Amino acid sequence: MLRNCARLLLRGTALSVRPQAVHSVRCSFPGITRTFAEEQPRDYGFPNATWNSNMMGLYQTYLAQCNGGGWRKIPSYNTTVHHIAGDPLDPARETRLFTRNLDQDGDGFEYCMFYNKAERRMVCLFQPGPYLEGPPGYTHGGCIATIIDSTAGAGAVYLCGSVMTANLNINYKNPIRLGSTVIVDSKVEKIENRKVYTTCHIRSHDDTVLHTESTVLFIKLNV
Ligand SMILES: CCCCC/C=C\C/C=C\C/C=C\C/C=C\CCCC(=O)SCCNC(=O)CCNC(=O)[C@H](O)C(C)(C)COP(=O)(O)OP(=O)(O)OC[C@H]1O[C@@H](n2cnc3c(N)ncnc32)[C@H](O)[C@@H]1OP(=O)(O)O
Repeated sequence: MLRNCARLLLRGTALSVRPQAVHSVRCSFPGITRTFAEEQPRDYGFPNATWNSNMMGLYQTYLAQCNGGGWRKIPSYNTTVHHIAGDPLDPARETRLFTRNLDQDGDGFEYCMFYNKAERRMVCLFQPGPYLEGPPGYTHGGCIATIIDSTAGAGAVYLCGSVMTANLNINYKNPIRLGSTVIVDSKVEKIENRKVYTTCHIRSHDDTVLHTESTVLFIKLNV
């Protein structure tokens, strides 16, 4: 069971890989090697031309706090090729992280994450693109759940190692306009044995609107 979870978890994530990594990268899971298709994988957590001024402003603000301010920028890749011992999946087959699966910048999930270990917080600056539409002009609730899960999940992983999402509860308070910028702010509140309890809020770029409040439970994988 846990071995299967580990396989699921690793498909499409880039947990222990650094931007300068090339070719095969061993990870902490027995029998699993991950290999990048490209020698220099793109870190999607850097600004591109589709980022709006609010997104850029917040990015600069958090980046400035990375110099002695307790924050660090988290790298973000879109794909790895997996070599998993005994796995029937074609080892050469490309997989893509769900949140990085569109080719055109700006169409889907535009985001970058910053981590503060002392505060047990992972913050994601998120600009939903036009292909994430739910209600006309607004972001689909499933996409909102995805970015909450990804942000809180990354926070849990950076603090505790490998985890899987066991429970996700969201109160949707105000819709998120496509093309706007929001701040996804997650925090590990409590750890009890294998259970990692997190909270996550999404607020508008200027902090005036609360879009969602949520709790996410992760279970540590003993692999
Ligand atoms: C989250 C991953 C993040 C990865 C991040 C990677 C890199 C970071 C960098 C950048 C960020 C990039 C990407 C982020 C990517 C993805 C985020 C999305 C993550 C997902 O998309 S992930 C897929 C959806 N997720 C599943 O597909 C899980 C299906 N599920 C299972 O695989 C099992 O169910 C499992 C493993 C959860 C537990 O199974 P198990 O056998 O290991 O453990 P067991 O059942 O014994 O539970 C042990 C103790 O937890 C308690 N417990 C369990 N479940 C509970 C619940 N729901 N409510 C309350 N308590 C619960 C029990 O009551 C017991 O408690 P006690 O010990 O006190 O008795």
